[in-house]
Amino acid sequence: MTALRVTGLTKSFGSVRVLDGVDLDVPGGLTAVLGASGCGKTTLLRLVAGFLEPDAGSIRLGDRAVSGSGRPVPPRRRRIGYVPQEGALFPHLDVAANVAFGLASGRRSAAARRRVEEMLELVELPRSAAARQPHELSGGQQQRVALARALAPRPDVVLLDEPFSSLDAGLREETGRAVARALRASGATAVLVTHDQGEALSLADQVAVMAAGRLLQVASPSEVYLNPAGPAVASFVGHAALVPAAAVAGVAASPLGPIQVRGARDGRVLLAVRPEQVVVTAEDEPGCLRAEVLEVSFFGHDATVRARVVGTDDLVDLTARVSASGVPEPGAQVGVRVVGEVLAFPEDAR
Ligand SMILES: Nc1ncnc2c1ncn2[C@@H]1O[C@H](COP(=O)(O)OP(=O)(O)OP(=O)(O)O)[C@@H](O)[C@H]1O
Repeated sequence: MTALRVTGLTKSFGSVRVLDGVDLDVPGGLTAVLGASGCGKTTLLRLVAGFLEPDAGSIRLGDRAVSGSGRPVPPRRRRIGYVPQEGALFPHLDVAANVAFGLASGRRSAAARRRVEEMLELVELPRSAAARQPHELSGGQQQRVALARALAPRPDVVLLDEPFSSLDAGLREETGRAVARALRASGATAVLVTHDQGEALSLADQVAVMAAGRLLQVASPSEVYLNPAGPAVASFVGHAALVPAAAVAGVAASPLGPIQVRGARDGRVLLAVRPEQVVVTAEDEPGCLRAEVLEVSFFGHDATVRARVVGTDDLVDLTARVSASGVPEPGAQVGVRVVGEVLAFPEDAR
């Protein structure tokens, strides 16, 4: 049975439609809702939690309709755990009391103490953390405690709203992996809202890509990356330069020259060129297009180079992923070449 099913969910604030007919099936496991700031992700979570009521559409949790047919089920009876962005812990309670907060058995019972121990182990915190105050923990540890508290009453579904956004890069990755392990071990179904594509692709079983209140694609991380539903998904997830072209029998005539394409019928298309398909070479290498380096982002393990192709009527900027050694300087003249088959979408696709 589907753990969470959202159908035709629509919500406006005043005259602004924030969610516009969202359909989402969460079979179990971890689903990431990935989208830019303001696209409606938090509103979707708040509707599922029951903090807001939809204007139209319905929400089912397992075999129960909780919104959209008859009287809505109040949040406390939805069997949902909620992990907000930060500052979620009660500052005046120690970790044990925070984790035990939602337990029916009362915070001080032997059953509650056992459950707190189990939960701390699940989120990979030492038993000694139980007696600490929240301010004595790092940001990552605090988010693990927030998850332990959400999981303690054995919810069917856990909702996590950008739970790692306040953490720095290293801690963010480590905490994300620990949280995903704990969620899997608990068996709870989870919906994680994030604007971070790396987080969504690396942690989730299913990724729902959202833009302007709609879901553009719901699929596995590899499917979303390798077979994006349209140019918007291709350029948002993993980045892609969109280049207009005309395709005939698997080859597109484009400002970059003839390009092998996949996925397009003959006609006007948009090519989605991934950074790993762009090779940067010396300016005078035969068969290359000449380009000027606009911007370089150095990441240590590798770098990305944004370069503008020169000598074409259309303005074409390509981004290349290059190894960390021998990164060109901004302003340098280089050669660029597109390798492999490039994704192509009909020109009017979204
Ligand atoms: N209670 C509210 N009243 C009016 N407008 C709201 C309310 N809640 C959200 N909005 C608006 O709805 C839009 C979507 O907000 P939402 O918080 O769902 O987006 P989001 O994708 O979670 O963004 P972020 O990642 O920045 O939190 C925004 O334009 C926001 O200003």
